[in-house]
Amino acid sequence: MRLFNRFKFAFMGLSWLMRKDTHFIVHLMFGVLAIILGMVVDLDRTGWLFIISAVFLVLVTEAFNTAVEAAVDLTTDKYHPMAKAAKDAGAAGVLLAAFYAAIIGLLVFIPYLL
Ligand SMILES: Nc1ncnc2c1ncn2[C@@H]1O[C@H](COP(=O)(O)OP(=O)(O)OP(=O)(O)O)[C@@H](O)[C@H]1O
Repeated sequence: MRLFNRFKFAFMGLSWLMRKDTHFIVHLMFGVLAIILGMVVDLDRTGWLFIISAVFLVLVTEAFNTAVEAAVDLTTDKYHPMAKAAKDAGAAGVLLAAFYAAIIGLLVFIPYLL
């Protein structure tokens, strides 16, 4: 039952992200595009491993960033340097994941597209 609840709450979180978090939806759309492109060019196994890992890494970091933002907003609605540090660090995590995904996308797809 506890295991079932953990899944239930996790899916509620996923549903919330897909309804309310525009950034998550944009990342999800880029991920779906990358997967469609992978099917079009018929990626090999290694290509799929990197592309799917990059897509999930971006989605996971965005989910945690949204969680950090929500927790910070719950703690204070006033300016606080630690609130800024927490939110900026969360945003940096997403940025790093997005850079990683862009580099992987270029390295994997360019040889197929040339
Ligand atoms: N309470 C706060 N104290 C200090 N700085 C804050 C605070 N809230 C937000 N900031 C600063 O403003 C930036 C943007 O915060 P905001 O809450 O608008 O998040 P966001 O990245 O625009 O995400 P979203 O659009 O999903 O709300 C933060 O990265 C941080 O630098």
